[in-house]
Amino acid sequence: MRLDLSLYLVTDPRLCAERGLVETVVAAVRGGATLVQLRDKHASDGEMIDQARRLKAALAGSGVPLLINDRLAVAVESGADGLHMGQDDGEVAAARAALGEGAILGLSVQTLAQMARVDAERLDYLGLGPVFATSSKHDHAEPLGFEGLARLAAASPLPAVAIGGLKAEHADAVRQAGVLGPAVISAICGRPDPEAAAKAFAVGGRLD
Ligand SMILES: Cc1ncc(COP(=O)(O)OP(=O)(O)O)c(N)n1
Ligand SMILES: Cc1nc(C(=O)O)sc1CCOP(=O)(O)O
Ligand SMILES: [Mg+2]
Repeated sequence: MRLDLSLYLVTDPRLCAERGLVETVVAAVRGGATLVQLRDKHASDGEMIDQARRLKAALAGSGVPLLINDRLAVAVESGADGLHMGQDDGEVAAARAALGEGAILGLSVQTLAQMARVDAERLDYLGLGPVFATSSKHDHAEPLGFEGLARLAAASPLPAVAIGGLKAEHADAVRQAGVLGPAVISAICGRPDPEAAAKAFAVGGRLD
């Protein structure tokens, strides 16, 4: 499936709870989200496989791929379009071997030292962050700010997104820093109208 990093929605079950996961994601895609990651730190593998299958069905025909956070076995078993891995989420080579060449595989990078070790042959994109401190990830690294983000993006051998504390008004600045788009949890999932919230990112923070 085609990888478009313009606006990457990462889900949070707690923030989606009221509206429901599927409805939140479908609304965000209507608003312009181009890629979706199922991220749930508390669900069992079985629950996550079930969520992933429901999301895949809801996204059918949209052209928007569904990736799984952290869990290779869930990505394989659910028929998702790929996996997002962090620095401590296993071996990139093993994930690529299990998922196959057609899957989308992303990796988080927080430092230039990590960037120097990126396996560009086996990965498709990088997630650079956090740009700002965020309560959506309690164990996040030291915030990069826009300057740190620009330094990482300039060193990246792969297309990248920025993540961490991003709001619609930051969309232009992160793109100017050298990534293809923002990756967002709370500023879309946590909003009463996820469609309008996603639209605001697509137009660089302006709702017009
Ligand atoms: C697009 C994107 N970028 C970075 C991350 C963070 O991944 P990781 O460092 O493994 O942290 P967790 O998300 O697993 O807490 C991401 N999920 N997505
Ligand atoms: C999932 C995640 N990864 C990060 C990283 O720095 O790698 S920051 C983060 C949370 C992003 O959520 P919000 O958009 O609500 O700030
Ligand atoms: Mg992870």
